[in-house]
Amino acid sequence: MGESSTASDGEPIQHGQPTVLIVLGMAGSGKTTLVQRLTAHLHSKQLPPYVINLDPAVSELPFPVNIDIQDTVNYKEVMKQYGLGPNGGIMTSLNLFATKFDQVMNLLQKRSAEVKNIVIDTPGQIEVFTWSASGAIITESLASTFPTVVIYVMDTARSTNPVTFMSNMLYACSILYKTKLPFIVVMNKTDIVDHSFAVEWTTDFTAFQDALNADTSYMSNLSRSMSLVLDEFYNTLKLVGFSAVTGAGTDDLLKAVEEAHEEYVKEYKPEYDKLRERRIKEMKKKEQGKLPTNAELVAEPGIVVTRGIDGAGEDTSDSSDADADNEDAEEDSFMRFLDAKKASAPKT
Ligand SMILES: Nc1nc2c(ncn2[C@@H]2O[C@H](COP(=O)(O)OP(=O)(O)OP(=O)(O)O)[C@@H](O)[C@H]2O)c(=O)[nH]1
Repeated sequence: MGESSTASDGEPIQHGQPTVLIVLGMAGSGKTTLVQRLTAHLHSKQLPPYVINLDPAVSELPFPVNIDIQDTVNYKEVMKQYGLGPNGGIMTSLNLFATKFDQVMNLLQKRSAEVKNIVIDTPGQIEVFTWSASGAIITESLASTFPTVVIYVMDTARSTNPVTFMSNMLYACSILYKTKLPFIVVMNKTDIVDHSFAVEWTTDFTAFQDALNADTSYMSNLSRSMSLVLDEFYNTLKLVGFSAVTGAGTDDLLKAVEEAHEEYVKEYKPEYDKLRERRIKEMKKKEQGKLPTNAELVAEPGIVVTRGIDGAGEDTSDSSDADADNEDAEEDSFMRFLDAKKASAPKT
C-alpha cells in the first residue's frame, strides 16, 4: 500500500473529498508518463495520490501504485484459459476486476479523508475502458461516490493536421457522452510541438477553417462542418498544454482539475446521487427476492493475495450482476429500436 500524507506530528492529514482522475487516451499518447509525472509532483508537494493501475498488460509501472489490476488478475493466464487474443484478454481481465470493484471502493472510502487525489491509469486500448460494461461499472462506482474527472490525453505532435485533430476531438466528445463527467483535454508532448494551434482551433472558428483551406477533400469539408457542431463542446472544454517529460504545464493541469472538481459538485453530482439511490433500491429489491443457490451456500471464496486489495477473493465468473443489468438494458433498448423500425416500415 502507498503512503498517506502525514502532518509533522505523524497524524494523517484530513483532506476533504478526494478528486478521482480517470486518465484516458489513445495508445502512446502518454497516459502512463503523465501519471508518473503527476504522481512525482504530488509526492514532492507532500500530497501523495492514491494510484490505481487498470492496465493488465503493462510490463512495468514507472510509479508507485496502491492497487494494481495485475495483482488480482493474471492477464496471460486469462488469455490461455479463455483462448483469447491480447485485446480479448485485456477486456476479460477488466471484466473480472470489475466484479471486485466494490472492494476497491471500500478501500478508497477508508482512505478518502487522507488523500487529495485518486489517479487511475487505464489500458492503452482506449475502447476496452470507454466502450465496455466493466469500464462503465468502474466509472459509475467512482463517480457516484467521489468527485470524478476525465483527463483525456492527446499527442500534440500527432494532432497538428486539422483533419486528425477533428477526428480526435470527435472521439473526445464521444467519451464525454459515455462518461458524463467533467472533461479535461491534455495536449501532451508540448516539448515537441507547442499546443497553441489547438487553443486557436478550439476558440476561433475561422482559424480552423483557414487551416483546412488548402484541402478540398471530402474529409476536409466534413471537418469544416464538424467544427461548427463542436462549438458547444469547445465552449466548455478545459484544454491544457502539458509535457509529461519536462513537467511543463503541471500547475495548469492541477488548476483545471480543481475547476473540474467544482464543476462536478455543481453540475454532475445531483445526477450521480440519483443514480446511486436507484442502484441501492435495485440491490435491496434483488436481495429481498433472491434466495441463495446451493452452490452459493457451499462456496468457499478463493483468496488472491494482492498488494492492493487485502484478502480479495479469486473470481472465476466472467460477468457480474451489474454486467448482466447493463446488457439487459442494452437488449431492451435494441428490441424497442427493432419494434419502432417494424412499425414505421412501409407495408408491402
Ligand atoms: N517527447 C515526449 N514524449 C513523451 C511524453 N509523454 C510520453 N512520451 C513518450 O511517448 C511514448 C508513450 O508514452 P506512454 O506513457 O507509454 O503512453 P501510454 O498512453 O501510456 O501508452 P499505452 O500504455 O500504450 O497506452 C513513450 O515513449 C514516452 O516516453 C512527452 O510529454 N514528451
